[in-house]
Amino acid sequence: MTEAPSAGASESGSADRHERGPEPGAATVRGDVTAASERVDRWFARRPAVALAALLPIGAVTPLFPVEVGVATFALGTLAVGMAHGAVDHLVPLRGAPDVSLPRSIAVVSVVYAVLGGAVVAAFFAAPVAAFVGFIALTWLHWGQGDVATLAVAGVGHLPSSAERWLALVVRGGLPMGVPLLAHPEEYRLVAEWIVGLFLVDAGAAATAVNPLFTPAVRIGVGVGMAAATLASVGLGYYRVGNGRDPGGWRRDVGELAVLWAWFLLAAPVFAIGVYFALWHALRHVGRLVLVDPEAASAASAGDAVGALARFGRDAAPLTLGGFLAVAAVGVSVPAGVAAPGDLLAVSLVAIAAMTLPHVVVVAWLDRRQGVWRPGAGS
Ligand SMILES: CC1=C(/C=C/C(C)=C/C=C/C(C)=C/C=C/C=C(C)/C=C/C=C(C)/C=C/C2=C(C)CCCC2(C)C)C(C)(C)CCC1
Ligand SMILES: [Fe+2]
Repeated sequence: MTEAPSAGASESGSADRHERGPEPGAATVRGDVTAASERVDRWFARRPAVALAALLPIGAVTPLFPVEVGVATFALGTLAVGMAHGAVDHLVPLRGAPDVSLPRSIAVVSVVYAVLGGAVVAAFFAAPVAAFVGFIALTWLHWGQGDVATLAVAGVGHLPSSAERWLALVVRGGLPMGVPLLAHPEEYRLVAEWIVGLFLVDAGAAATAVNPLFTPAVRIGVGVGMAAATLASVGLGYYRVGNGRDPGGWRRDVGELAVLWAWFLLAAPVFAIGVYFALWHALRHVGRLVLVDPEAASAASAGDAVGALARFGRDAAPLTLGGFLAVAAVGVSVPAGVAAPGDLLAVSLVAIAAMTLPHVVVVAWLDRRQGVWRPGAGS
């Protein structure tokens, strides 16, 4: 098996064991699975979280820099790991289920990408402000979904019901999407105008169109909602610990929440989200993909991080390029054209939005196979 037992194992192991997980219940690999899960959690989640905490002083001065510093950081993070984290989606059904062949896995995921990705781009042409809001909501969901999966795979004990996991999702996804709106509305607004301005070419049209999103009522509502949801999630976890659940997972959750709150309150939004996307969300997902790939997982269980990453990189390389071609395709099709670094960020975000919807579907399928949202299936 290649999944953490705590997240609920997916069945695997019929035909090609080099491409799929080995047979379930194979006692000889159980220790390796635990070793792989622990190492992957350390390399791809816990150490990067410590690194983000160490970067806080740098994040705190970024509001003094021009937004282009953030744009360059976002581009670098997307190039280094952000794009690659979705570029193995076509192998996820193959590795997550026993009865899916390689051609079927690729065909199904490609169709999902074409249909849903195309629909997202069409939505930006038809109703750019609504599509932008939809993208923020989708990212909220997806980044929350990613963090809950990491906690579930790590086997934390303080989120034993699906309701508590959903609350954790709201909090984790809301930190990158909601807190910058509260703390740095001007830069948030700038990015919104850049994105909407790709589709509304009249001067001033984008600024007017996004106005309703930045009223004090919306910002205060998001801020109060996020604070309340965080307190509720932390409080419920504390209650669970009081009732005998493992305190280690709760302490980790609280520590990560504190780092993320501080990061998004202090750092300039584009920089903050660029670093978070690469160092936090994408790396955690890469770790998860390592665990469902038997070769990468066995490298991980042997302590070979480079080997595990090399295997992932080999799988991800071709469609990482495909992802950048999707960015280029959006770039040539937008009415306003691409003239400045801000336009480049906006085009990348629209292309990323188009890839995010199908990516969420693939990840939700993996969540289901691994029992991430099933009460009691986890810890
Ligand atoms: C498989 C496949 C493929 C590939 C894929 C890929 C490559 C994917 C990727 C994916 C991805 C790569 C995803 C991502 C995600 C991300 C996200 C989700 C993000 C978001 C962000 C945001 C939303 C932000 C915003 C902002 C800023 C930046 C600042 C401030 C303000 C705001 C908040 C607005 C292809 C198509 C070739 C083909 C078919 C199959
Ligand atoms: Fe993702």
